[in-house]
Amino acid sequence: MSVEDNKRLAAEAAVQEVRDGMVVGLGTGSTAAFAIAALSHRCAAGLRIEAVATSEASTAAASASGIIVRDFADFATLDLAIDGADEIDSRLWAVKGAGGAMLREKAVAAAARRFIVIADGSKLVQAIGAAKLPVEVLPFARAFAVAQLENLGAAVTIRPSYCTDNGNLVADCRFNAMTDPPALAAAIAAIPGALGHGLFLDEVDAAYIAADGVTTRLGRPA
Ligand SMILES: O=C[C@H](O)[C@H](O)[C@H](O)COP(=O)(O)O
Repeated sequence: MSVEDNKRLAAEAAVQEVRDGMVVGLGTGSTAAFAIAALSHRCAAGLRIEAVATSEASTAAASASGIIVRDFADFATLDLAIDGADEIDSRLWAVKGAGGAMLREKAVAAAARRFIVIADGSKLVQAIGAAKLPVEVLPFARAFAVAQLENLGAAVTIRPSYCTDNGNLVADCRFNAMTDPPALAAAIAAIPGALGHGLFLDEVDAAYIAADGVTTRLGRPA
């Protein structure tokens, strides 16, 4: 089984949780794309849902595949959201944002009554922290925000020639050791000009992880 097969299996398992009448948050990235495809097949077979998407790319993919996509700005809550991750551990702490969508993704995850991460087995780690941690930065405050992130111990690279869907920069942060993710999340959130980051510590309710063709669910059942 290839990595892509495992991404697809994890996505298909998560999409089984979607029920008629739900409003569903759609993630961003290659694994979320499999969820959009699986959802599209279910919609073609008669499932009636509405979706909101976490990026312009996912909006376009979902709309093109026949899923009704609404504006998240009109929804205070969602029934379910499904998204990929760059790292996830058994505490259901995740790092997201390699695709730069973490700000919208976190708003959608937080609004969802149930947020599911889908991933191939390579994303399951003993403890999060090895992956780069993306931070969305207001261009106006670029140098200040970078300096503040460096003060927190990060080696920071502004993602070259990149602009988020919100018109902002991404500062990719590498930490030698991420010893206290909740403290780090709070410290980054307190930086003026840092608009969002890829640490998801409170949002994930469950994860479907597929490795060698076998899908395992971590976290609480639907
Ligand atoms: O900004 C991107 C998102 O957080 C993605 O969900 C994450 O990077 C995982 O992407 P992929 O499924 O392509 O590995």
